[in-house]
Amino acid sequence: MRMVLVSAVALIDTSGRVLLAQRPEGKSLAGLWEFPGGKVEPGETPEAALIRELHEELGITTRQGDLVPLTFASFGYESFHLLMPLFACRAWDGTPAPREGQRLEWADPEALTTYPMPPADVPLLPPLRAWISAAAQ
Ligand SMILES: Nc1nc2c([nH]c(=O)n2[C@@H]2O[C@H](COP(=O)(O)OP(=O)(O)OP(=O)(O)O)[C@@H](O)[C@H]2O)c(=O)[nH]1
Repeated sequence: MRMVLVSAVALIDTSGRVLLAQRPEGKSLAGLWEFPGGKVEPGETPEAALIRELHEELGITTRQGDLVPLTFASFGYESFHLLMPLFACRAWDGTPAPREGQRLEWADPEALTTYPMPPADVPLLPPLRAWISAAAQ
């Protein structure tokens, strides 16, 4: 089974909301809501891949020191196995804007489960919600 390494992030605003992006028509899993990020290129670290993807997809600048390892997904899709570290990030420069035709939404942590997501993402929600509520204490 081919292993695909994807780096993803929960961008968390000052109200504790999380940025979700909707996969555009024509892509695999179109219409589902996911965490911003993308495939790690050969020779790239997960952090560097994320910083690059966030600039390309959302036009924001993030720093490695602001990326906190949170949890990971390990999921067997039909044609590959996804290994996806999920970082949390609460500080960036710029305002996230859809640069690739995707819809963006800031979701309340309690509402995250109401967004249709790829199956790999579903187990990420409880640790994410716990992290956000602990960070708010
Ligand atoms: N960025 C991101 N990708 C995810 C998430 N959950 C999940 O299963 N994935 C999968 O991880 C891969 C990310 O690939 P990508 O975003 O860099 O590339 P892509 O849109 O061209 O994917 P594609 O080649 O499957 O169409 C996709 O297969 C996507 O379905 C998530 O929360 N965020």
